Formats: sequence, C-alpha cells, structure tokens
Amino acid sequence: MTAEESEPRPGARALFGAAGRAAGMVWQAARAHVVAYVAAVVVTAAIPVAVAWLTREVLDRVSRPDRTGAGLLELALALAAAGGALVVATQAGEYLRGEVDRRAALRGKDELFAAVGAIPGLAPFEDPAFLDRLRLGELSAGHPGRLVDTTLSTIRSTLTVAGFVGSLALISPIFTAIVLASAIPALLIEVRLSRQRAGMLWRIGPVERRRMFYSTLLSTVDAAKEIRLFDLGGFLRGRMLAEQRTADAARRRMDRREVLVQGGLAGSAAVVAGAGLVWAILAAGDGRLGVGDVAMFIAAMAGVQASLGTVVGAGVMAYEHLLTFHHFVAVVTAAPDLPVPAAPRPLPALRRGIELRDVWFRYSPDHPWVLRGVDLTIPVGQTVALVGRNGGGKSTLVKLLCRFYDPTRGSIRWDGVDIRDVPPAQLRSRIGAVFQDFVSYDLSAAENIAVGDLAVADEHRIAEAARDAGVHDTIAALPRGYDTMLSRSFKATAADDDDREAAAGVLLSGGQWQRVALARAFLRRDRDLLILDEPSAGLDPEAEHQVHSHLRTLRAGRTSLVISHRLGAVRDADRIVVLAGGVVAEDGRHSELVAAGGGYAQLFARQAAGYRDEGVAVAG
Ligand SMILES: Nc1ncnc2c1ncn2[C@@H]1O[C@H](COP(=O)(O)OP(=O)(O)OP(=O)(O)O)[C@@H](O)[C@H]1O
Repeated sequence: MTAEESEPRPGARALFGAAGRAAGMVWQAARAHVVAYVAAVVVTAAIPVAVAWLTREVLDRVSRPDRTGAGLLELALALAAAGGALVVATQAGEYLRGEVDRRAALRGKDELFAAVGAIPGLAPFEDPAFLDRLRLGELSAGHPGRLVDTTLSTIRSTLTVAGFVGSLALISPIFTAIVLASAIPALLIEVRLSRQRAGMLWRIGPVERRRMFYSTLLSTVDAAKEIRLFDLGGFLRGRMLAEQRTADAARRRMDRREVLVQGGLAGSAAVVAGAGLVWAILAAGDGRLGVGDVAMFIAAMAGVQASLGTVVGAGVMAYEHLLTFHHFVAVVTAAPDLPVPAAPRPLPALRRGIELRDVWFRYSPDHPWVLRGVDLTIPVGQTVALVGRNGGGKSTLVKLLCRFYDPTRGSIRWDGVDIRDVPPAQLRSRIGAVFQDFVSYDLSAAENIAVGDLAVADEHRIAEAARDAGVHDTIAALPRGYDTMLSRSFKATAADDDDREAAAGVLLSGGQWQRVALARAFLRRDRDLLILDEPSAGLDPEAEHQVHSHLRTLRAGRTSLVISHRLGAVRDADRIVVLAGGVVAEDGRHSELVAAGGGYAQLFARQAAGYRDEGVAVAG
C-alpha cells in the first residue's frame, strides 16, 4: 500500500474534534496567557480602525473653511496614544504568542509521548503509516499554539474587516459588496490549496523518514566505522540527497502552484482597489466626496483588502494546522494494538508454570509463519534452555511471552490464565529479562543499571547487581565511578574546569555492556520469570564461565528461560528445548537428548569437537 493510497482525509467532524482538542490543550496549558493574548489581539485589531476615524476627523476639521483649530490637539494626542498602544499591544502580543505556544507544546509533547509510551505492543512501531503519523503528530504537538494563533489572527482580521467595512459602506456600499464578494473565491481556492499541501506533506512522509535515516547514519557514531572502512559516505550521501530532491520536488510543485494562484488573487485585488481609487478621485472632483472621505475610502479599501487577505490566509493556515493536528489526535486516541481485557484478571505469583498451547505466530499476514504450533511448558522453579538455528523463532517466542505481540493462534497461559486476560503492565512487572538486542543508554553507569527497576534502584542495590554481573570493579574504576557517563555524545556536567576529564564520558566494550545489561536484569531477580536471551554472547571465555556459574546459583529454584547458541553453557538446564521448523523438535535433559542422537546431539558434538585439542590440558 502506498502512502498516497492510505492518505487520511479527515471529515468535518474529525476536524472539529481536533480543533476542540487543540483549544482545550492550549487553554489548560496557559489560561492567563491566552486571556492576555486575546486582549492584545483585540487591541491591535481595533486600533487601525480608530486611527482611520481619527484621521478622517482631523482632515475634515483641517479642510473646513471656518478652520478654528478647536479639538485638533486632543485629536492629535489621541492619534499619538493610539500609535503607542499599537506598539505596546503588538510587542506584548508577540511575546504572549510565543509563551502560549511554548506552554502548549510542552503539554502536547507530554500527551503525545505518554500515549506512545502506553502502546502495549511493538507492532505500531513497525508500521510505516503509524510512523508517518507519529512524525506529523510530533511536528504539530511542537506548535499546538499555532492553531490558536492562526485562529486569533483570523478573528483579529475579521474584527478589522468589520470595522473598515462599516466605514467603507458609508462611502460606497457597491464597492464594499464588490470587495467582500471578491474574497469568496479566494477563500475557496486557498482552502483547496491547503488541502493539497497537507496531502503533499503526508505523501512525502516516508521520503522524509528515509532522508532522516540516512542523515542520522552519516552523523552518528553507530555506523561511522563501517561507513569509513567500506567507503560508504558518498553512497549514503547520494541516497540522502536523492530523498531530499524527491521531497523538494513535491514542495516545489506545491510552491509554484501557490505562487500562480496567489499572484492571480493579488492581481484581481489590485484591479478592484484601482477601480475604487479611480471612482473615489472622480467623486471627489465632482464634489460628491470630501477630502476626509477620500482619505477614509483609501484607508478603508486598503484595510479591508489587507485584512480580508489575512482572514483568508490565517483561516486557511488554521485549517492546514488542523489537518496536521488531527494526526496528533489520531495517535493520542488510537486504540491499543493489543486487545485490552474489559475485565482484566489479576495475575498471581507463578505457582505451577507457563504453558504455550499450540502457538502459531507470524509478524503480519504478509509475513511467513515463524512459529507453527509450539507446545511448551516452563514449570515453576525450573530452567528451560531454548536452542535452535538462527531465525528459528527463539527471540520471537520471548517477545510473545512478554506479550509484545499476541499469538496469531493458540495461547500462552500463566498458571492456566491466558496472558491476554491480564493487563500487559502487570505481566511485565513479573518478568526480568536481558534481550539479545539490549539497549546501551547514553546515561550514567548507575542509571544504565537502575533502568532495570527504577522503583527500587538505590546505590546499594545497583552496586550489588553490578557485582553479580561481574562489572562492579570496571565501573568503580571509571573516572566518576557509577556517575560516569557511558557515552561520548554527552558530557556529565562538570563542577569546574579541573573536573573536565572526569566529566568526559567513556565507552564500554561490548562484553562490559553485556554485563551492564545483565546487572539490569539482576535488579529484577525477584521476578517470577527470568528471561536471558544470549546473556553471554559478547563475553570472553573466562567471563562467560563466571557469569554462567553465577547464573546457575541465581537461577536455582527460580523459573527461567535461557537462550544460547553455546550449548556447553546451557547443558545443565533442567530441560533443553530445540526449536526447529517453527515447532518443538526435541525436548529433554542434555543427557537424554545426547543419547537420542538427534539434531541436538549432532550440534553438540560439532561444537565440542571445535574445542577439542589433544595438546591442551585444562586445569580446574
Ligand atoms: N519484527 C519482525 N518483523 C518481521 N519479521 C521478523 C521480525 N523479527 C524477526 N522476524 C523474523 O522472524 C524469524 C525468527 O526470528 P527470531 O529473531 O525469533 O529468531 P531467533 O531464533 O531468535 O534467531 P537468532 O538465533 O539468530 O537470534 C526470522 O525469520 C526473522 O526474519
């Protein structure tokens, strides 16, 4: 499905809903500022009309044959005061506009990311349409105040138009009607243009995300090694610029269309204004209009046209913001990707075990089956090792146990309770895990461990978990110990210049990071189920031996699922389960599987042979 096909076209109801939500958000975020801003807007709208009337009065008095000068000083002072008030109100309005936008943006981002954080599963993050929507939603969450701003601009200009229309109608009702009527096609054309612009922004969404992907690759350390060694800079830059050109071409087409249309509208407005001017001058020549009337007519004509232009422009801008803001609304009001039970059942501590019953799974109807009827029990207090070829579905099974996805068929039961019937957060609070692709956070060492359980992590528990994972000494030796930043992209705030060396972040090695990830899981050691997906992949043999011996002690009597390609490391598990072809192909203790002489036995023999060397004797 292309982005164009799936381009969302919100109806009037959805847009009204979005407008209400934006207004509510801005009001909640900055009530006093909104009130002050509205006051400033009303003042700036009223002053030009007042100035036009005062000017007319001055000109009429000055041009009267019986000129006495009476009241001129007051009028001049009133004009000066109006000018001063306009300056103050304009500046105050500018400041208030920024402040309303900032406060509303803070609230908008809070709402957006709270909603994103509350998405129970992973599927939306793999859905391009959702990612496009999220990008546009974030864009508009950054400036929800703009919607109010453009709406107020529309109101302000409408007030100014109303004021000038009254003045203009007194002098020439016909021209008033012509000027007003000429705004209607302009409005319709602009609305159409803004719908096209919103459609264009949606269509270039995937292009923009790809461009960002390439620019991030080029500018962060993650890919820097390969880019340099494989000399990929030119290739990736070319791709990035190609995406940029595609987006630019779409924007250019839109800009050209707008230039043509706006030019046409401005031209027709100039014709109307010119005709009005000719009429007014001729009427003045005939004595039908006085000097003040002509000045008023010119000011009112220009005022009405300019304000009408702003009304149309700002109104259309508000409409355009609404079209973008409705992506924000769609994200924050999206139904959960995993069905939430209407009456969730509490999840008691594990007493019997976890059972997968005929579990089938594929990532989407467009993807192949990964699991094709897995039957597996993880009894309480036992360690089950899951082994199998790359791509066999081991990590997928872990994701299902954590309910990041639901099985396409079959069920997973926790002491007989289907995990779809309990709140996902409750299920996850009972699980500790090290994922194969664990995250290295750009945070301090202490924080990198604490994220395992922020509620309980204190200095003592963090150090204890680090000790268990064999990484305490490494961290303690860092320039700022546990406060050292484990990133070179950010610096810890240095107390003074002498402390700069200590403030610089450090990078850990792959194996050291692996241990930090383990420490994170050890913070959750008291959980009912411990999942370790390749916990020793990056460790040296000595460290692997230590970690596995420690894990053995830690796992004793606990329920755990361990995934590893190093069969020697899991041979002591209570049960070893071989996943092949999407099903459980073998299941038993190490000795049983070896005796059975199946795939596991062959794989184990091959790995063992790789380590056998007649000339080396291993001590201990
Ligand atoms: N998010 C995803 N979307 C689509 N397909 C996926 C996704 N994650 C994994 N797969 C596919 O599912 C299959 C199983 O992957 P999985 O990561 O579960 O295998 P694994 O047994 O853990 O492999 P390994 O031993 O290499 O870690 C693979 O074919 C993979 O391409």
